[in-house]
Parts: sequence; structure tokens; C-alpha cells
Amino acid sequence: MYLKHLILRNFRNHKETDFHFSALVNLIYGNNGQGKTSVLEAIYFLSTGRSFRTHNLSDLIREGQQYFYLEAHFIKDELPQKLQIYYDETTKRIQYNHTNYPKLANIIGILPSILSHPNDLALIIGMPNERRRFLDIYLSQADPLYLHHLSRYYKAMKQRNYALRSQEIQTLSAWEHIMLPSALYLIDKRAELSSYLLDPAAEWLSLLSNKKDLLDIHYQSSLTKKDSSLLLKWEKNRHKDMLLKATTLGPHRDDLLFLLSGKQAKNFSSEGQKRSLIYALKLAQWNWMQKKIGYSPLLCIDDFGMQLDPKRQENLIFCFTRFKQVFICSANVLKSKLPDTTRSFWMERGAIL
Ligand SMILES: Nc1ncnc2c1ncn2[C@@H]1O[C@H](COP(=O)(O)OP(=O)(O)OP(=O)(O)O)[C@@H](O)[C@H]1O
Repeated sequence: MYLKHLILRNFRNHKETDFHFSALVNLIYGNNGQGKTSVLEAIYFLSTGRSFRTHNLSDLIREGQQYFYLEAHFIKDELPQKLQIYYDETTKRIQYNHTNYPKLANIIGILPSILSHPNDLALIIGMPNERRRFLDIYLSQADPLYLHHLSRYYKAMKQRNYALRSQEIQTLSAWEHIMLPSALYLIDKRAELSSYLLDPAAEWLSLLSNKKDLLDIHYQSSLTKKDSSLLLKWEKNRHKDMLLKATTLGPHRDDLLFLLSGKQAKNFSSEGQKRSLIYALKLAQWNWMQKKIGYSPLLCIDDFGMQLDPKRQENLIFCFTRFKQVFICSANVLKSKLPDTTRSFWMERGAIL
């Protein structure tokens, strides 16, 4: 897949910006606050129907304007395709080729992408829910059944929590029986993804760090080999859960552990090592998604090379040569370090100069 042409109209600080991208590396560079990240935000929006900076679509409309419009022309399955999104305070229009879609959620999967953003650090230093979200987002994109079980599990668990709070002991078992198949599906798929990510992520990290950082990933599940019945555990925990008014065990409490050279990255690794680990995970995710969907997703990297030393930055650039289409945003990356085939766009006040 290859994003050829992108139009941003009244999107963030872009009035009307027209990008003709290279099928390989694209560098969007310029000083702070000029509209670089907004380009990646537009690509992410076309990919997921969401922004990674706001839940409020009005924030995306250029100040003083009434609407925003995005148009992407891309080649997929060797065919030229087009995706358009228009939004004003009252109307949303989503058109994929000649079909109109009612909801933004319908566009998920049309223009798949992997984004690396500075906030991704939360994946390592943040709470376990950040790491579960990381797994859930990618599993849901690639497997509709996962999304079904995720929603089914959380809905049933909410009901179980309600029953715990209102002391309706007789209904607990029914909710637990609904939660069980979905819980098992979520745990199984998350463990599978974690173990799949390990090899490519370890390989990318070794490349980035000149073989210094050795990665290990463990999915910490509520279901262990020693104690394999969730149903029995929920039953055993009912008294405790009733006191705490919440379900204390299940995939909603699971976590992902990142170890660097045997030590927990969250507590032991330097900032540059954590950033390198994030890049390695994102590149591994790209590998995983490509395998799942059968073609290359777009790779978007915001604030390229942040906190990496020059050698690691150089290694990261070398990694790009293994990918198809890449979009890099940076306020300071040197053009000369990037491959000769890179197409560069210098941004100033929401326009290409
Ligand atoms: N709805 C909007 N209308 C107009 N301008 C906006 C809107 N939303 C954000 N901006 C402004 O757009 C500018 C560009 O933001 P963006 O994050 O894309 O910049 P950037 O070039 O990536 O900056 P940095 O290098 O600092 O990350 C910012 O100055 C921001 O205040």
C-alpha cells in the first residue's frame, strides 16, 4: 500500500496543503509549531477515524473556519483508491471510493498505519492499562472477533461489579459464565501477540543498540498454568470482591512486562533505552500487522530520534530501509543522514515551503 497524495483543508493550522508523497521515506521537517505533527495526525485520522491528541473533532477545524476536509489518494491491491472525510459542527461525510459510510469507525482497516509518538513512553512507564490498551488496539484492528470479546467481557464484568455492589450474590455466577469465554479469548490472543512481538522487537532493539540491549517480554496473566480455572478463581474471590466492590481478577488486570537485560525497563532503563525499546516495539508491531493484513501498513514517526544518541539515530534510519512507506516528523533531523531517495517537506505556518 502506498499513500500517494494527501490534501489537508482547514485541518489544524493547515489552510490547504497538498502533499505528493514518495513511496519510501518522507521527511516532514521545520521549526516548532509549524504543523508537522498535524500531518501525521491527519494520516492517523484517515487510518483510525480518531485523533491521537483530542477526542473533540472541533479542535481539528482551523481556527476561524467552519469545517475541515481530508482527502487521501492511495494505491492498495494495485488499484488507485480514495478516502475523503468532511466534518463541520453538524455534519460528517465519509466517502471511500464511491461509497458513503455513516460512521468514522467504518474506516478502520482501509488505510492501516503504525504510529510512533512521544506519548508512547507511557507504554513503559505508565500504568498497566496503557500496556493492555497497546495490545487491545492492535488486536482489535486485525481481529473483529477480538473486539467482540473485548466488549462482551467488559460489559459482563460491569454487570458483575454492579451485582457485587448491590450484594446480588445469586446473579454473580451467570455473569461469570458470560465473562469466561471472552476472558479466555482475550488472554489467549494477548499472550500470542506478546510472544509474537518478542522476536522481531528483540531483533530491532539489538540493531538499534548495537547488540547492547537484550529484550524479554512477558504477558502477566490472571490465568497461570498452575491455577488454570478462572471460573473457580472468581468464585473463590467473591467475598473479597464484594468487600472491594470490584472484580479483582481477570484480563482487565493483566499486564505486560518489558525486561531489558533481565531488569524491568520501567525501573532500570535510561531514557534513551526506553525510547529505543518503544521504537523496537513499534517496528515489531508493523511486522505483525503486515503479516496479519498481507500488505505494508504506513509507518509514521513523530519527533524522530528523540533522546537517542547519534549512533542510535543512525541505526534507526538504517532500520527504515527495511520498510516501505515511512513518514518522519522532526524539528532537527539532518536531511543528509536520511537515504537519498527521501522526499522532504519543509513546513512553515501550516504550509509547505
Ligand atoms: N484548530 C487549530 N487551528 C489553528 N491552529 C491550530 C489548531 N490546532 C492547533 N493549532 C496550532 O497549530 C500549530 C502546529 O501544531 P503541530 O503540533 O502540528 O506543530 P509541529 O510542527 O509538529 O510542532 P513541534 O515541532 O513543536 O512538535 C501549533 O502552533 C498549534 O497551536
